[in-house]
Amino acid sequence: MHPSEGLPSSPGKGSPSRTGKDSAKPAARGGAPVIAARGLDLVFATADAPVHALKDIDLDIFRGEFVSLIGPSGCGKTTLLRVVADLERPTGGAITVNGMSPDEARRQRAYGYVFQAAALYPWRTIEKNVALPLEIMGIDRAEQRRRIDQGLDLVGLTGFGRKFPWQLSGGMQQRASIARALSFDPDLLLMDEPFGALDEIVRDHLNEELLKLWAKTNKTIVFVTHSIPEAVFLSTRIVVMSPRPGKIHEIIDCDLGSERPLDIRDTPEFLAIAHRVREGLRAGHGYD
Ligand SMILES: Nc1ncnc2c1ncn2[C@@H]1O[C@H](COP(=O)(O)OP(=O)(O)OP(=O)(O)O)[C@@H](O)[C@H]1O
Repeated sequence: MHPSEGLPSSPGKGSPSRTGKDSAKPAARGGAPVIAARGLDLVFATADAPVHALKDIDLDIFRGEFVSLIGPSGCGKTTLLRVVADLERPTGGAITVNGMSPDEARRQRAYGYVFQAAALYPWRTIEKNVALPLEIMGIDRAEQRRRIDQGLDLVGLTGFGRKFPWQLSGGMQQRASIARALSFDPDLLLMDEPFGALDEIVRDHLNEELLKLWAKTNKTIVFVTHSIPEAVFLSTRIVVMSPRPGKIHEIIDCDLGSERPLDIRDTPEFLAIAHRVREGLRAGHGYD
């Protein structure tokens, strides 16, 4: 497990919960960016030809935003998230996370990371998995207990702490991995296609739950997805990427407010944004 997977920072650090519909609007952006990338480049040296995974990425993400990265396979979404998390080093440009280098941000446990697969340790119970980052941090038992209970409650897994991962459904396992990522209350949550492997009904449900969690905690979330409806449903902004080399094709504001019932997906506003994202993907892909 990446050392900072899971991590919350100090409790009560967040700003007030998002309540009004307008609070997710782009106008709410402000202050120093949580993530600031300038001219970011990453070329992987491989045995045959170098792979230009990221090219000239300029991106600011502000506190409390929910930003999705969408684009065709191989356009560099995961690589960008991994650069933020200090799992990859850029070969050019600059990036800061909470005003620090990704390396410092990792050491300060500035973010939690949720992987595509739940990546829970099968020999540990759910609560022991959630507690793992806290054990690494040397948090005392009583505080661990408090944070485990809080985390399981946040993701709707109260009562399942003593189960082992294999006793839970895929969706529940993924929720447990989110609880682990939240266990030390990071302001920033990096999520790499966390619901990609789940069936549509479970995915819808977890989308709703994630949105509620985001509204309740005012965290900044960066979310990788292949799904246009998922990106539009969840995000305040959608970063459309294009491949070879991976770059930002377009950034689309998703001004739907923070109260988003699932049936918002049938509204003209939602469909108009989804259409723009699809057009952006098509243009960036160079099919036309
Ligand atoms: N460690 C690596 N070494 C060499 N090439 C790599 C490495 N990691 C990623 N790549 C390449 O970099 C490019 C971007 O990969 P990345 O996984 O970031 O794309 P992605 O948009 O997340 O794709 P997907 O949607 O399929 O997950 C791809 O061409 C990939 O093959």
